[in-house]
Amino acid sequence: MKRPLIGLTLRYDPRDGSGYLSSEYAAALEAAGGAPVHLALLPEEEYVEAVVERVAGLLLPGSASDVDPRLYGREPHPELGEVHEVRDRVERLVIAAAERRRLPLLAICYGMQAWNVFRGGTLIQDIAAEYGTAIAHRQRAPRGERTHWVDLLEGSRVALLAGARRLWVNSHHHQAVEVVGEGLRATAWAEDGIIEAIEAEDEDWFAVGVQWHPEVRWAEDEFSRALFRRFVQECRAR
Ligand SMILES: N[C@@H](CCC(=O)NCCCC(=O)O)C(=O)O
Repeated sequence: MKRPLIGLTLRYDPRDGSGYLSSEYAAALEAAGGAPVHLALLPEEEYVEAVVERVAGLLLPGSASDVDPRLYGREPHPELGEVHEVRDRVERLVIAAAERRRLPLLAICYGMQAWNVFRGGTLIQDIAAEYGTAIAHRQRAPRGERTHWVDLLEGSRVALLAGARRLWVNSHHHQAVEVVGEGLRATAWAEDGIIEAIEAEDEDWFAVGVQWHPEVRWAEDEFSRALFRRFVQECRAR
């Protein structure tokens, strides 16, 4: 069966300007039948269009950086983390190109936040400072461990994939979706009310964002495997 090409954006290393990404993302896509290809960190519209024209879907991965709050009309909060302008610019070009084509989209952590901001939504710049909660959304437990529950909206794409109303997930973020962007809906929440997943309201377009990291130890987790399989199926159907 032909493998669909699926584009992934890269994280930015400010020490030398390089792009990098955990191989877990590509491994999860490949195991699900996809052919992952990484986009260079080049915020050039002509380049991004040339690549997005040739792929069947896009995965927007996590980042060690925060989305520039000026992109959603806010001044930087004292607890804001690093902003990597080049990553923000590439992500917005990729999202725009994907949306014009209604390509299947899977947005993870930073990727979900960038997508929400692209759609006119806002972020909580620092959960601990601005929101206050007993849940450690930036978990101290090892990266691969899961540390809190998320409740899933009945009938949502994540709920249908989970075949359940809640999931036990890992958590590596200090920001979160605040106001959901236009044409998107929240589909999962932590017990403290923090939004943990979003999806496009358009029922005919597979576009999903999750705040946790399904690529981490994906082989051990049935929901993660189901999510990547379904995403790849949507890409193959393009
Ligand atoms: N600004 C965001 C970044 C969330 C994110 O993508 N975290 C991934 C870091 C963990 C890793 O992949 O190493 C936030 O902190 O909310």
